[in-house]
Amino acid sequence: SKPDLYEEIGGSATLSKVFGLAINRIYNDPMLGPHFEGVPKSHLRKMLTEQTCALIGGPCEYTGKDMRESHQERNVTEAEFYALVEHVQQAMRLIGLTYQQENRILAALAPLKEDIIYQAQ
Ligand code: HEM
Repeated sequence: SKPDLYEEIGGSATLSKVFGLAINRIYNDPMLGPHFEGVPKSHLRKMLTEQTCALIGGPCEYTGKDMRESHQERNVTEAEFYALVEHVQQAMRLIGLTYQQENRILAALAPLKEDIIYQAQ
């Protein structure tokens, strides 16, 4: 049978490495960094790791807030969304995931977009 993506990439240990790297890039990005003022890196890293684990079929429970709830008053733009995704993609590449693994993970995150860039207006 088709190997499970979660197992194939090395599980949560690999995801935690990916997000550890991505978080630094995100917080240092002049467009994205200011949004995260006051948000502990360790918290966001853990939440992203759990969420991605759950989305790709891993044995994790996402314990964080709903995406619409946590982003709705922040006026996140589509450009910001793609900039963040780009940092995650670069981190996956640096960690050594294959192009195919990268794309499968990004495809799992893509449906979150509508809730993240949602703006009450
Ligand atoms: C693929 C794109 C994204 C994903 C998967 C994602 C995921 C998450 C997750 C899992 C949390 C944790 C929720 C919690 O604390 O319980 C979070 C929080 C947060 N996100 Fe995102 N996010 C994305 C894009 C963005 C973008 C583009 C911005 C702004 C530029 C942003 C700003 C924030 C902020 C400020 C928080 C902290 C919310 C709080 O502490 O209440 N996110 N995000």
